[in-house]
Amino acid sequence: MSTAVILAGGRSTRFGNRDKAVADLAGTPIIRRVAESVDEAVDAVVINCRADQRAAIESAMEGSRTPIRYAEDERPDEGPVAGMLAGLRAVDTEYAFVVACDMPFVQPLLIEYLFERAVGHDAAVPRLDDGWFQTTQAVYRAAAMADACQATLDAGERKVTAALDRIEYITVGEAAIREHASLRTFENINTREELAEAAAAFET
Ligand SMILES: Nc1nc2c(ncn2[C@@H]2O[C@H](COP(=O)(O)OP(=O)(O)OP(=O)(O)O)[C@@H](O)[C@H]2O)c(=O)[nH]1
Ligand SMILES: [Mg+2]
Repeated sequence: MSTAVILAGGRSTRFGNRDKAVADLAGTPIIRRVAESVDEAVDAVVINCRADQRAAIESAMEGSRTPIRYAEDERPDEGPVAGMLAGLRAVDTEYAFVVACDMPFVQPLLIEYLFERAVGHDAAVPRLDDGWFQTTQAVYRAAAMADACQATLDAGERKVTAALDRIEYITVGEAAIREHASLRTFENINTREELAEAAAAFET
């Protein structure tokens, strides 16, 4: 059994202060696209958000076949590490796939592969040839990563990589990723322009 945690507690400042999680992407709210994609690979879906986002996200998910549990931030605006902490604490399976709400190209076959690779470790984290860790599209042992996130926040740190330093993880390289997904899986939407480009991809 496995879970997906969708992180949606950010302020979308580059998006013009409207919540990108619920923005329309070719007829469907972005977060709903993400939830319906990850649902193909997991047994349960948790959405992390602020309390004030909850009603709008629930309405974006209305009528979806994907059952959702919500994990609200204890305190808002503490960064993605705090979002992971809240989301992972709500997980009741050993492992969870964590994904940002603004990654509508996320691909279920890659998720399944990351779950396989994570077995026996605290996490399996994609790392592309550019050296970048894709921490918001990775599989974590939920309890271990939640503890690491708490320790990171307690130390006054905010980077997800600071939490990674506190667990035993493996990286999954670009070649292995390409066998299961196109690199577009990691594309995230920060601006209105990026939303328009993504919409063109979904409409064709
Ligand atoms: N819970 C929580 N999640 C966050 C926070 N900041 C960012 N995130 C989430 O982390 C992921 C990556 O963040 P960004 O791409 O920077 O999104 P964002 O912060 O909403 O957008 P910008 O304001 O433009 O940086 C997204 O899924 C966000 O929802 C936060 O303070 N709290
Ligand atoms: Mg941000």
